[in-house]
Amino acid sequence: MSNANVTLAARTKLPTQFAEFELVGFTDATGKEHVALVLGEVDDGAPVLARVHSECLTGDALFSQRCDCGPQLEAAMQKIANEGRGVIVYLRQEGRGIGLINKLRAYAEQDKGLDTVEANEILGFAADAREYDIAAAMFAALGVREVRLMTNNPKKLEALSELGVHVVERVEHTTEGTPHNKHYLATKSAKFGHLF
Ligand SMILES: Nc1nc2c(ncn2[C@@H]2O[C@H](COP(=O)(O)OP(=O)(O)OP(=O)(O)O)[C@@H](O)[C@H]2O)c(=O)[nH]1
Ligand SMILES: [Zn+2]
Repeated sequence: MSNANVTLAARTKLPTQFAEFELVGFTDATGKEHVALVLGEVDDGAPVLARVHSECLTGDALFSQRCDCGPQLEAAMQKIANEGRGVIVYLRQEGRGIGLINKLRAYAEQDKGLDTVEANEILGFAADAREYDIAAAMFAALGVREVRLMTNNPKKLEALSELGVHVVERVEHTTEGTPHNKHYLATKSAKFGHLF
């Protein structure tokens, strides 16, 4: 079960091209700030279409084509808008948990020919240093009990289930590749077991 502590610190509107979400701000025990985008009634017990998205400044905000994060975030917002109900938990664990500058260092290693996993490892990091206890605590704070999770990552499904998030369905969440992220996506599938 999840034992992370989060504080629901602020709620406001987030009008977007997809829908007008409610943006809910959280702080965790270390002082890190996270947000959830919420649409519709999500605390009524019925399974909620959900995405657990880890921060990627380069992909989410700077239009990077090295990864699929930006298009995945957009697609999640669109799918939730289409249903009129859902939650995106946006976790501030940049670079699969190693931080922005270390991710840029890992990109520099990839520029020399390493893949995304080898690059992390040569810098002394785990291939994926993410934790999902904050996500589980945010779902609980929002009253979300069962989710239909938009992901291709089996480890994410497993981690959330172990933390007590009841995943009743995996919703496939692929995006169109670019010439720049082909190798990255192939590595995800080969080394992390992503279900494309
Ligand atoms: N260290 C490192 N992190 C990366 C790299 N490319 C993307 N990321 C980070 O990976 C995370 C992407 O996570 P998610 O969007 O949850 O994707 P995922 O775990 O592959 O799973 P799904 O998208 O749910 O299928 C973000 O934190 C990115 O910053 C990379 O080459 N190296
Ligand atoms: Zn990314």
